[in-house]
Amino acid sequence: MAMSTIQPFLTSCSSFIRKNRKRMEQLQQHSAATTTPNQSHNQSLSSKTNSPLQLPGTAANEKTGGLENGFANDFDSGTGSIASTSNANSPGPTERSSFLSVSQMVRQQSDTTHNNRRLMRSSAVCDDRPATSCNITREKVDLENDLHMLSPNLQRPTKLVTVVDKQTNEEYIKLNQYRMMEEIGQGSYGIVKLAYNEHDKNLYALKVLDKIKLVKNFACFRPPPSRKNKPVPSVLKNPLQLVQREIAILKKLTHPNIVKLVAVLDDPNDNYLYMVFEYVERRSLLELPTENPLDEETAWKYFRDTLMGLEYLHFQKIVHRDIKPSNLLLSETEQVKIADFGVSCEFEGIDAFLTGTAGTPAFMAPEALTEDSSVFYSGRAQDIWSLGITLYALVVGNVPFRDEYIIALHKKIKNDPVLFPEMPKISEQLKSLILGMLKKDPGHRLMLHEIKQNEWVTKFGLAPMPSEEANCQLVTVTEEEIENSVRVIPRLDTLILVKAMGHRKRFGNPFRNREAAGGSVRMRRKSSSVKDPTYVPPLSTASAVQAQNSGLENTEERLKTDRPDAKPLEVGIETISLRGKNGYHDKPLPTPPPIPPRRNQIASCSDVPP
Ligand SMILES: Nc1ncnc2c1ncn2[C@@H]1O[C@H](COP(=O)(O)OP(=O)(O)OP(=O)(O)O)[C@@H](O)[C@H]1O
Repeated sequence: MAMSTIQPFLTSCSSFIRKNRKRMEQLQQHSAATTTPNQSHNQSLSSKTNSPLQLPGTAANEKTGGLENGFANDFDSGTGSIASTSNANSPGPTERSSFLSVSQMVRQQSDTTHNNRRLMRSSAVCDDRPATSCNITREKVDLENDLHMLSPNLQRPTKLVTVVDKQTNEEYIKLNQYRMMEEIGQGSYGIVKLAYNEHDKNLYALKVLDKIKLVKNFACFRPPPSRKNKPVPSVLKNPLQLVQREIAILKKLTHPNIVKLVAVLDDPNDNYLYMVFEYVERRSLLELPTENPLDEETAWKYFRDTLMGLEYLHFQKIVHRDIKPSNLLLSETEQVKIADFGVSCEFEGIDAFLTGTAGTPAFMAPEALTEDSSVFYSGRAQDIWSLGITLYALVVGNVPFRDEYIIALHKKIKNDPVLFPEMPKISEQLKSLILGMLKKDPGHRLMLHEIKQNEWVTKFGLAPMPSEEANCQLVTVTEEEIENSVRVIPRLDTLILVKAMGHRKRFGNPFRNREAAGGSVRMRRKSSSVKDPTYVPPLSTASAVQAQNSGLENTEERLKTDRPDAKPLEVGIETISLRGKNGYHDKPLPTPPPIPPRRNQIASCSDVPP
């Protein structure tokens, strides 16, 4: 596709987004949005008849990654095997707590025998004093600001679209409103393309998955049939099912530090499935290994973002299982977004009880390195371990345990201590934090809320992390709410006019200069007009005179000649008309009732005047 066509799109899109973010924040200050993150999402399904559709040049790659463990030192690409499960046991009244309180699970998995110590520690960490209300308020404001950084498109529930209309021309392929652009990445199951959404004029990352190849690959590599009485674990799903699980998980998530799944285009008559993600401009945080790791200050910022995203995930009862730098994407505003939920699991109760291995070998926790399906380990603790390896890798430029052979790597992860190189120099506080997250025994490993209070993370209390409440009780806005709150605003002069009317508490045009206009323009209140299709924004005096002279009688004609682009304004307002042959009535206008604020009132970006 010609870059000359795309370039203007890219430029205009990014400047548009930048401009409107600020405006959105201002608009949203007037809106109160209060729904809970766990609410069920609306699904918009279209029901047209489908037509078969092939997508040349977008075939998913044929890698089977994710089905087998891969090379031991392939620490930054591809995921491990997926013979694993999350269990939905042990709900309890003190659910907020930790994986430590799951003493039964920890006991099974622990390679030490200090159970008593663990239990004591467990109760100690339960004494987690709540943040002061003042703190919470400030954190909430910060976080809401963060959330408002998201375009409303990213706050909507994921759209499921079952009809994909493909159009091809010389320059591009279009899937519904998405114009496919260049390839931006390749994963185990498919390619990722940049896509331009003609409706909202934003860029998205479109993951293209070949459904047939996914199933075929699975057929080639699936394990041999069960022998004797040993059943094949029912949790071993084919990649298509895994993608479906990923979609189900992603649909629930709306957080500034989690990459948003905006839509899924899944036409039953189409070989391809398309996942439309928020486009994260700067891609991965860091490619490993690298000679240029991050300085501590940058790592600090990125780590805190990741921590917020992970806390939100765990709060939503999801374990990621593949936290690593290449799954942390960096936005243009330097915000980290957790991506790739291919091996994630949902759980019920306080933690995910996992068996088997999943994720990337070099980032796997020691307790996860067993194929024994009778041994469960904590999903949350595994995520903390991976986060610890990630933090180490960010500041050192490589992972702490490396080996060409997977068995040897496993051995190192289980037995070797974490060592820091001489260079780059790492502060003692950071080393201590990393070591706390990389405790071999999950029972002794730092927990998420402890990490949030760590001195390196909080800069000795100077930069406290937001509370779980502030981070996780985020506002989500339903499709319906956004649709209902969209105002079509034709122009800035209209806004000014309406505002001025509000100030004067009169519907008369405050800018009308009777003398100059020769008294020719009058406002006429239209009873109970909410959506007046004939409304035309006021003309300047000169244009009004001109219009009058041209003999135009009604707004419709004016609309055609003066403002062909004018659209209805969704405000109760009188129409403006010109004096006709019979003149006008100069009645006093009643005071307009105040317009009550609407909950979650947010205009879509594209409707905000530039
Ligand atoms: N939302 C996004 N915005 C920008 N780039 C993205 C986005 N999602 C993915 N990419 C790019 O596409 C690449 C492939 O992503 P994908 O999630 O398919 O696979 P992966 O995570 O790299 O691999 P695997 O699925 O094997 O773990 C990423 O490495 C990233 O560079």
